[in-house]
Amino acid sequence: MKRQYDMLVIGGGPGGALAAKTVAEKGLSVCLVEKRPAIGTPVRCAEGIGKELLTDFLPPDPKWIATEIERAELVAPDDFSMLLEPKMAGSEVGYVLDRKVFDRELVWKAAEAGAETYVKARATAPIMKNGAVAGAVIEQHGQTYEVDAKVTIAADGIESKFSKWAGIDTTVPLREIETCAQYLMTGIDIDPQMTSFFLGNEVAPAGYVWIFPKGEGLANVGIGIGGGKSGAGHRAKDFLDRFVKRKFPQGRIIELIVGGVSVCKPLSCTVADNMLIVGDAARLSDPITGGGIYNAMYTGRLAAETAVTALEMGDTSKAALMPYDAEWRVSKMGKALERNYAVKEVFVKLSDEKLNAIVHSIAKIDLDEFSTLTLITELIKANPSLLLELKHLRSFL
Ligand SMILES: Cc1cc2nc3c(=O)[nH]c(=O)nc-3n(C[C@H](O)[C@H](O)[C@H](O)COP(=O)(O)OP(=O)(O)OC[C@H]3O[C@@H](n4cnc5c(N)ncnc54)[C@H](O)[C@@H]3O)c2cc1C
Repeated sequence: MKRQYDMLVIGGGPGGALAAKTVAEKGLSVCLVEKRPAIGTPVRCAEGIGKELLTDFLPPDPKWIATEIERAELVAPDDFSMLLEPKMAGSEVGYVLDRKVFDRELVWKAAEAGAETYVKARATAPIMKNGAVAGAVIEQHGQTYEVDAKVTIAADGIESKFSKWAGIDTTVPLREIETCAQYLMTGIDIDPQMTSFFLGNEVAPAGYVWIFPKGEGLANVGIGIGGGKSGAGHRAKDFLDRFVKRKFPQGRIIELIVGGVSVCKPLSCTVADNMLIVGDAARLSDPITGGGIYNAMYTGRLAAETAVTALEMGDTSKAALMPYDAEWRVSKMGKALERNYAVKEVFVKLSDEKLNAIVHSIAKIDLDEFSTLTLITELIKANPSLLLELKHLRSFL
């Protein structure tokens, strides 16, 4: 059986959902395939997002907002805690989502706009014609069928294989994959309106521990650590267990997730003939925070808009799709990714003494002035010796 569409979207995460919705709203035929049996589960996310980032896409809805966050705290290795109040915390003040509901809502909106959606439907290979992607082979319920599409969007997340099968190098260097573990914990003593970030090489080498509240006494407590030592005692879950034992000895664990986040540079090119790559599949998660929900939604929508224009012009070659690649790179998101990659490269090498100095010095900043730029300036002030390493950052300052 052969099916034909204007567009095929591989992956039903935020990137794929926004792509499918955007194309369907333009009246074109679109098919979204998701390999999991249910959209949004299992959740592999701490579920945090800045408020103003979301409003770009859909109005806030209590059914997918677990908690509204009003403040954040940054805890240094020496346990000194600095509070980021709303007016200084900028986009970090936001929501902790219920992604099981949120992801479903996004795909539902795509379906409502006219997209055909298939779950437990896995893309197993691209269909290649004259060296260009022309659709995919899909496996569903033990059956295999071909889907022909004029354009394909690879939105298959961190585990993305589709672009590689189509000939694009998507390898993430091992040292640039943060390994993550997260518990959903209940019965813990937390401020339900505050997110917390714990730094330190004993706590989370080349990463951080997060506490993202989801209600009274309920929170995602997770960790991401950089590629380095491995083996017993050094896995992300081992560090998390030590943190939880110290911080929440009475807490109950009701869910465990593990996953990876890429903290590398984005793919050098995110388009090919008849194909665009979005979100985590394009390695667009933030190298400092690991956040990628917004980036996936933004690039999913932008890729779809570019593809629609190309379809209308009757030319879906790599050259015709390049405006997508060019536009996200010069966007606020693209510039932040470039700057934050450079900062991350310095951050992962900092000793606990330097991390302490930085957190203490940031705490003294005039609250109204807080921004990523002031953070970087303080980082340099606290570590004059880093000035040389950071000299390539001057263009961002
Ligand atoms: C532990 C952890 C915590 C995180 N916390 C945050 C956070 O607090 N805030 C934030 O913004 N980001 C966070 N992230 C990152 C965030 O989850 C991702 O950036 C975001 O989900 C990317 O969206 P996406 O649509 O690109 O990919 P995904 O959401 O991963 O969706 C990709 C989909 O493609 C499907 N798929 C894969 N291969 C195929 C195939 N061959 N055929 C069909 N379907 C396929 C997958 O099943 C998946 O559903 C976190 C990540 C982790 C691991």
